[in-house]
Amino acid sequence: MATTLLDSIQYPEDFRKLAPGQLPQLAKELRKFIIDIVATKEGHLGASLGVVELTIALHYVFNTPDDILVWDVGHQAYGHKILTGRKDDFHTNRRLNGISGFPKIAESVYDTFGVGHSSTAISAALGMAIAAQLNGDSKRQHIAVVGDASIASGMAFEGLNHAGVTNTNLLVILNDNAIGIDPSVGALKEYLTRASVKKTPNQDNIFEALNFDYSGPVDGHNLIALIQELERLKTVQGPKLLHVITKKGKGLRQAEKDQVKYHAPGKFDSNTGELLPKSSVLQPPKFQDVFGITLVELAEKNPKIIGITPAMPTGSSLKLMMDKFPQRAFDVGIAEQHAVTFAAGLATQGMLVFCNIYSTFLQRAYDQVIHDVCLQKLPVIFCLDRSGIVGEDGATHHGIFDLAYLRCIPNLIVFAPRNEVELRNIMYTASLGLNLPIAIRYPRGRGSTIDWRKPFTKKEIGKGECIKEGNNLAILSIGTIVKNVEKALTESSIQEVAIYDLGFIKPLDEKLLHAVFKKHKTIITIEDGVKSGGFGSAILEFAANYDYKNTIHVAGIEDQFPEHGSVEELQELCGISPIKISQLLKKLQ
Ligand SMILES: Cc1ncc(C[n+]2csc(CCOP(=O)(O)OP(=O)(O)O)c2C)c(N)n1
Ligand SMILES: CC(=O)[C@@H](O)[C@H](O)COP(=O)(O)O
Ligand SMILES: [Mg+2]
Repeated sequence: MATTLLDSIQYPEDFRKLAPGQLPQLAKELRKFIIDIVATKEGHLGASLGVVELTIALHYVFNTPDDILVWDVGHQAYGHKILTGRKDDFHTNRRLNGISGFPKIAESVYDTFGVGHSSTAISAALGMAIAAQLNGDSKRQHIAVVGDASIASGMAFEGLNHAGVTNTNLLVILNDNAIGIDPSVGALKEYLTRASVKKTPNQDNIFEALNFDYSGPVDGHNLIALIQELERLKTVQGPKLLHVITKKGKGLRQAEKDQVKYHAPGKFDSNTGELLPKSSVLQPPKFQDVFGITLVELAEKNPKIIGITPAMPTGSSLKLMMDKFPQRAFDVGIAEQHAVTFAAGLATQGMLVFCNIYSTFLQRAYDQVIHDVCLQKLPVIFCLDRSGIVGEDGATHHGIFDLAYLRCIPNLIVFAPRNEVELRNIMYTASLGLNLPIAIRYPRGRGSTIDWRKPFTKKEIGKGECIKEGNNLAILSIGTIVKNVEKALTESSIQEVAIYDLGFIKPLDEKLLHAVFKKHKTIITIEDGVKSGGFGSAILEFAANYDYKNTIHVAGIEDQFPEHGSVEELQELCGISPIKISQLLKKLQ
């Protein structure tokens, strides 16, 4: 028996029957549903709370899924999922074999385009709109919901620039809450602030200059006003942009107050909003903290050091340097391509640039890494956080391609520290000035070393090391995955296995490898990354180049997109967990 309005709703047609005056009650219940479930199951909170009314209004006015709705990034689509047939499954959000934390075509007809990386919605929706025209369907509506930080990204402008010269049925909803994960930055943010403060469109309306029918700003929490404006826009032909003002975290006091923390707060008390304490046991620091603290230490000693992040100051901990040296640390917004070439420009002038970009987001700036940095041998220091399997963010966010996509670029050093001390030492070494660019990749989350604040020691570029002697088979490891190897050895009776940490996938330590291939008949390579073109491939190429006949087994991620789940679950599925490694050792020894 339905006790609340939301209980009686599975799909949009269930609430399209309601009078607009009943919708605020639905919004109240939906907001509570999101708070209650994210409080225990975790996930992205603030953005979804901010678009509860907008989500209801869009599905109420437009005939989804026949009318096409594309969410940009998609971290704000929890309400969308709950109102489109997934309320009863929503407790599996971001869990292994559960629903994805982002819209996904395979998951629902209402998820019209897979998202996770920002600023794709306009291009995707425009593609669908042009297709509708070509197929003679002049009725179908196409809506892209884009945030104020995402619309400032280059790709979004490319979509606007194209849409502006079409007469497609495209409605861009600019969801303006003046924040990304961290406060939004840049001239467009300042323009939007002026526009939203004035409550009337500026004379210098950027969107009208691009031939968009601009309307707003509208209060994004006023359902009646939203519905009225959306109904009007349904009748307007050609590209339109509705500027909506919302508040990230709306409806939960702490989430409104600390919007950065409550972007993805972890577990919290759904009644009070207070965060639940994490483990009180002394833990190793997160890699991101070691990066941020170390960069400040280095920057204090060297005025040439610059820090750059594309919109992830808190997530990367570059915020520590931004707070201490605001003149030398830059949040460039969601602009990975600009971040890389901006770094290259600085490097031409002798600046020592630490460009911190999540591994998965660097994929967006691949040409800039090749064309602007490596081809010109500009010694930019790329710090790739979130490399390897990242866990619940899933297939769109795993940083599993970087070893492969970087190893093939000439003039680039590629290093994976196995712990926080190694991260600090490579950062220190890079700060002394290298004559080539370097990419340093490290994983999301905690490291392994409690006592990490050691004095810096300079690392020899291209040099690997033996971290455990043994006369039986040898394991060649790169980066932090060696933790799983060491666990595998302690959990199994297998001794006499040698472990080597190559550290550098490029340049390879060929001197060490010759010694390994001469000493060990059977060799296992292991990486937290794709096998195709990754570390194992590099070792196979080495063996082929020198005509070694050793038995080589490559452990890594097969030709697939690992889904979402815990890091441990996904590493198990990919065959690089401690248990899988010990099973492999038993089989091969
Ligand atoms: C290419 C890319 N870079 C960075 C991110 C990380 N990220 C996720 S959400 C977000 C902020 C989005 O802000 P906005 O577009 O204003 O949407 P809101 O969260 O305010 O709804 C960022 C930077 C991403 N998803 N994709
Ligand atoms: C939605 C999005 O892309 C970001 O919020 C991302 O999920 C951040 O990842 P971390 O939580 O690893 O910083
Ligand atoms: Mg925003």
